[in-house]
Amino acid sequence: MTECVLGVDLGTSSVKVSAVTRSGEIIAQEGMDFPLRQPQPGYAEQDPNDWVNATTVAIVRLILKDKLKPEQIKGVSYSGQMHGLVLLDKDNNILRPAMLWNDTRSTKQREEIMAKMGHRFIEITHNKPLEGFTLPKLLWVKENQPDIFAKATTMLLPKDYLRFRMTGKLVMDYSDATGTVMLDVEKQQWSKEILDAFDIPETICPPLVRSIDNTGHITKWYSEYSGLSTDTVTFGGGADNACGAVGAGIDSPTKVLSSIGTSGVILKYEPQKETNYEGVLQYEDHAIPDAFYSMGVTLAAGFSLSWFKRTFAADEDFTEVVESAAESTVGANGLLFAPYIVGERAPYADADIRGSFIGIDGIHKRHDFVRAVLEGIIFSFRDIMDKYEEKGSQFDTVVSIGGGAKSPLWQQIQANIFNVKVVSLKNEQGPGLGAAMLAAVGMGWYKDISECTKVFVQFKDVFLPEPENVSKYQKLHDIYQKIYPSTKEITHDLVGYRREEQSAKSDG
Ligand SMILES: Nc1ncnc2c1ncn2[C@@H]1O[C@H](COP(=O)(O)OP(=O)(O)O)[C@@H](O)[C@H]1O
Ligand SMILES: O=C(CO)[C@@H](O)[C@H](O)COP(=O)(O)O
Repeated sequence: MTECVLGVDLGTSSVKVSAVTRSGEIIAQEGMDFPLRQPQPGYAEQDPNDWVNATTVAIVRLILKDKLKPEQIKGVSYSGQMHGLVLLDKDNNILRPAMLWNDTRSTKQREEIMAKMGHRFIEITHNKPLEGFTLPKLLWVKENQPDIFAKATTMLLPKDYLRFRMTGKLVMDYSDATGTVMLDVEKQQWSKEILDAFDIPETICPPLVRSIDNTGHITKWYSEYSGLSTDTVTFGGGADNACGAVGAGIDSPTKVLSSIGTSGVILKYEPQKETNYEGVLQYEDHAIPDAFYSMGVTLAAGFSLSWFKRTFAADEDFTEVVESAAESTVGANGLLFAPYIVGERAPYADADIRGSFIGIDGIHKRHDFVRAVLEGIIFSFRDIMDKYEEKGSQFDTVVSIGGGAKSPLWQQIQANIFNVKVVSLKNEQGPGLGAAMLAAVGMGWYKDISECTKVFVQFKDVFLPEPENVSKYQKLHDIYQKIYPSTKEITHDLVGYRREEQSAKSDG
């Protein structure tokens, strides 16, 4: 009987559970989608019970359909969508739907935090208090739903709620805790100064654990519910981008991670906690003990493509729609797309910017629009790369992960826009594999993550920059960069118009 661990990748569109052996082979994989609710402009919510149910369905399928034996599954660890606020009452019941990382309703609270703490906030957290992060969401609840805030005794992040339902333990790992912007990065503890400034009881913050720490056995109840054994041990796990970086072998500052999930991420390994990008880029604790990473986030990367597909090609095969972009040209026959369809985080922290197609011409066909979407997302990544290059970073390899890494065409577009070699992974499950690696190290199967990386992480395809297309994309990126300043005022006005319409409707 081959021993394995489960890597649970709790994303925004779905959960994927991978069973991985000691030698890093994925022997089975199951997953399930769950819905995202956007009841008002800027809102993005999910029901935490959906995460638990979908994960359980995936585990049950691993046991019944893929014939994994419960006693074969030695450990479980988690990769979780970051920043989402889950509030529990004194009996650990959920108090309201989770407010997700792409929920941007808390602009007022973000401004209040900066007005009260100014640069000191960035000194403590190495981040700005952007809408996507957990603290502004918590303050939104405090101001707008005071009854709920008064009842809240525990704040968790998505994967930590899932762990709670599997083990009964209320804990959070450091890599996800930095994403709350309530952690003092240099002291590595909850910041009393921030909590006191906003009258947040310290007791709401759960105990902190490392990503490879044991976080308890599966409870009897969850064992009966899922079929897992109570002998199975869980481990801390990490933020999905930290786990993605582990699963993609991002272990030196010259390799950069490009992740196209619902969000998009350009991520760099940082060996020192003292580095501070002044909040222009995010700075987070890594899932690798005592290491860090920085990143810039495009809020709607895969989400822009999924939106396009859902809206204009609902009944067609996803891969065929994506690959139809090959019928267009570099620069989509003169059509550009800016992926700001739910606002943006990096390099423009602007909750009210919205997306655009620019240059629509009577000659354009649908495949030009698909191509423009693929290219526009990577131009947004290029903007983040520019921020790193301004600071002197030089990259020799981009490792491509996430749902977007299914498309070779999109990876070639990345190589040409970044002008850097792009590699894909043999095991495409970056965050899920990273979570499994944390469990493998936690189990003691490997001395540390570096030893585990040598066995688990293998690259597959290589996409080299094509000089002629690189120079075309440089010209196009110069044009793309004019879109944000040129459309800011117009799209802000349109968001304002929608808000007025919505409030008139709810008043009437
Ligand atoms: N065949 C495909 N080719 C390219 N991109 C795809 C394909 N299928 C799905 N995607 C993209 O992958 C994204 C989901 O990636 P995933 O890493 O699973 O996200 P998450 O972890 O946020 O749930 C979707 O938003 C979609 O745009
Ligand atoms: O907000 C961030 C990172 O700061 C997002 O990257 C979330 O962590 C969601 O990730 P995906 O569902 O797109 O993987």
